[in-house]
Amino acid sequence: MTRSLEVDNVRVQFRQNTIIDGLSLVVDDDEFVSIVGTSGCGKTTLLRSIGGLLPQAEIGGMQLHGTPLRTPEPRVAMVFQHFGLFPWKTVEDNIRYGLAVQGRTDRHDRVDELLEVMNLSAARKKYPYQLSGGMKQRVGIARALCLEPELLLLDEPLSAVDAITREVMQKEVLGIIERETRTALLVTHDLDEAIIMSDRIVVLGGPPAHVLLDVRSPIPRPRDLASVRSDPAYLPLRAELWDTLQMGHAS
Ligand SMILES: Nc1ncnc2c1ncn2[C@@H]1O[C@H](COP(=O)(O)OP(=O)(O)OP(=O)(O)O)[C@@H](O)[C@H]1O
Repeated sequence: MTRSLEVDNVRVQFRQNTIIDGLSLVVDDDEFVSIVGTSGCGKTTLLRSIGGLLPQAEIGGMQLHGTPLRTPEPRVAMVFQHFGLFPWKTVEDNIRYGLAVQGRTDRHDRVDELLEVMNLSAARKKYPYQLSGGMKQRVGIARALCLEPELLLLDEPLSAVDAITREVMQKEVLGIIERETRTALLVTHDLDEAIIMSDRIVVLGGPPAHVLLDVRSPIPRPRDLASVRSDPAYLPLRAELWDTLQMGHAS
């Protein structure tokens, strides 16, 4: 396996508060890794620092495919919990936005391809206020994928949608990531989501954020809720994650 992301001894401090203190993590190419942990332990801060969004923080070594990662770069795309769509732009213009910023006007076919893949073609001229939560999320993910990033960072991207849409979206996101062979890092509060989506699950305790457990999923791809729940490895894995979370909460 080739190493994709290498986080080496990262430290993030806000004034006197140390949120991450010497955290290291390696993610391989095409690996989907979920990060779970109790509220406030520093998950989003970790994702933001990988995405280069914390210039004020003191950050240790971070590399993507062997090249240092310091500022926001097109190699890394982030999908936020609250979509981050521009309300004054149509669906297609929101997806095209990153390309326009980078002056990559040659890749308009990519927008059409993603509209198709994300089942958004009929909504391409609509504005965000005309879309459901699930559709907005698909636009957010399409916008991130449009840049063909080497690493996709997902910060609770499905937390704002209902349970049924969530299940459908989990499948969609996984399918897209598999097709596009992306390396992805997902922050989620939902253990089942972590188990369905991930090849590996990292449980953080903190703050300061530190790794309590780093476990490779024994459940092979393709995974969905039904196949995962009927797998004999599901309950022991879930129990291990839950127990570790409890331990992190108590510490
Ligand atoms: N820009 C900032 N300035 C000061 N403190 C911050 C900043 N960003 C995050 N923090 C603090 O860092 C700590 C970790 O926050 P973070 O959002 O990373 O946690 P989290 O694990 O993602 O939480 P949740 O699961 O609730 O989303 C919190 O105490 C938060 O208040």
